[in-house]
Amino acid sequence: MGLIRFLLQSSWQMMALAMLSGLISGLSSAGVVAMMNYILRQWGAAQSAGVIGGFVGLALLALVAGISSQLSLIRLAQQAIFNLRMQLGRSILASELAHLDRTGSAKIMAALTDDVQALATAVWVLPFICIDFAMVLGGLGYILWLSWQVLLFVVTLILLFLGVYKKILRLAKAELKQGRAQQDVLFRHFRAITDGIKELKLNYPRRQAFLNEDLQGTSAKFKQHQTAGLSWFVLIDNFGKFAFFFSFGMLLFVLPNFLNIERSTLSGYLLTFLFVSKPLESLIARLPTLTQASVSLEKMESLNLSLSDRAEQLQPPTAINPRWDSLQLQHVHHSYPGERDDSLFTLGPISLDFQPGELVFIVGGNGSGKSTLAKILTGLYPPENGKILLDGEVIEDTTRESYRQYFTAIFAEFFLFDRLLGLDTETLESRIQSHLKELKIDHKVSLEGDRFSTTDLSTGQRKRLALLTAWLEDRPMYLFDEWAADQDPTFRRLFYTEFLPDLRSRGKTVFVISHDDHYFHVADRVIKLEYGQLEYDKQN
Ligand SMILES: Nc1ncnc2c1ncn2[C@@H]1O[C@H](COP(=O)(O)OP(=O)(O)OP(=O)(O)O)[C@@H](O)[C@H]1O
Repeated sequence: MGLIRFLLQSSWQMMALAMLSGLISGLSSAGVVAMMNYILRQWGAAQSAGVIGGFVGLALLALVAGISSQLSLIRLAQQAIFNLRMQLGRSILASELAHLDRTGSAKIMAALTDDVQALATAVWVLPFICIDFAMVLGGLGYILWLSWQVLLFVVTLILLFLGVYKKILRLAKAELKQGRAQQDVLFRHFRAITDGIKELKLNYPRRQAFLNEDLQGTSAKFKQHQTAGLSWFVLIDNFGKFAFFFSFGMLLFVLPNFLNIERSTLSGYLLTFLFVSKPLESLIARLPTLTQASVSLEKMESLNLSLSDRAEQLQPPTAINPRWDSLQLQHVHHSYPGERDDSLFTLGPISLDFQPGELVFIVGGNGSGKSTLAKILTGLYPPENGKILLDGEVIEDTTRESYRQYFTAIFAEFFLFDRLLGLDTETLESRIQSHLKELKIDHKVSLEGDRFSTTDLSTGQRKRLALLTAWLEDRPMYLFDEWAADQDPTFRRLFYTEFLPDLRSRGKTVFVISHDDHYFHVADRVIKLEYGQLEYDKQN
């Protein structure tokens, strides 16, 4: 049902068209069987032009309606998957950063890859399921036309078996759900493999422990639940075959005792029953795919719900004011919930005022809260208490997107896009060339259209490329989180003594998180944090 709802959200009109043509196809297929039965019983009728025409017409109608239904469903299903990918992407980007940090990238990656794939597989088989379903309906319709008592008999049998199926299906789904829960953990391990490959290769005991405990443990649990779940489906499949033989037996041996049925009529029922048996069998065979998809859909819906619950109420940004006058943090505060009470970290309350053209260093020991303050300052974490004011205006949920446009930032854990997104590269081309030279990476990287020729660079070089992008963005405020940590001494000196003063001389406000106490003297002002509190705020 969830799958149908999922498709209906995409386009109910297309769904209605697919259902209608599927039904026509199923009914006309059943009509073909009815004609075959009629011809077998009234052999002379086979020569009549009307009967031949009817037979050919119904067969063609089944063909055309079947194709139309399947094509509509394929388009509908692919559109629904497209919508889902876009919606997930949007929900993730719209969700609060702190919430995403808590959710963890493994969970999000599992949804974006495995769950979307499970749904894509299910929506691919959906057209076939619909046709099968329509053929079963058509067959039952024909039985009704032959005799309502026989239909009642057949429907009672089907409901009886469905009751048993539902129970087994519930057991199978519970196992698949537990298997899916392991998938999130598996994704964490896969990240450890790709991101931690050097550490794993270098240290044999660590690698063995990772393989034998983490990866093997989770994979074994996943295997156990999948095997149990799929085994229930084997039972359903074989029970289905038994159900057919049972029903045939009932038709042959029991029904004639209650109803006065001629042999030729009975053969008609059997022919129809045989006709519906194939689509029913393939419906049963597709149950694992559908159940897997329904588990994935539930998982994605709960992720989506949690993402949209914590979605930011952002409005499209308005134009920024490059001549801003004052930026104030008033009693801002942020805390990370710890697993134990004593592991909770709290930043603030902190109050600070900034003016345009200031070069501000934020310093302090590891874990003192510098990066957390940077996320609050740039509007990535809304302060849990306190407020931020720009030119006297409090930054609210609705104005936070506009506020963020004042900043360009290179965080310690930064991501380098291989394309200059959102920039007009044609007008910037000569500036880009001279910056590449200035940053001494022109021999490694060039710009091809709006794309860098490569981003496979050393960490220091990648940071230089990120700096180039920041320069091009030309925002009023810059934030660098330990940018110089990976630079050689020459570039470190250039950064502190030339690049930063140059930005200040262009009226930019620059926040620099740094451990380089050799260069603290270049700052106008040094702010020191310790244990999440402001230790001092000194003018140089
Ligand atoms: N996503 C998170 N979830 C929970 N706790 C976090 C998270 N990020 C940071 N912390 C905790 O918050 C505290 C401050 O971290 P922060 O990264 O702000 O420090 P920092 O001063 O930038 O440190 P460093 O100099 O090592 O980069 C640390 O104790 C850290 O454990």
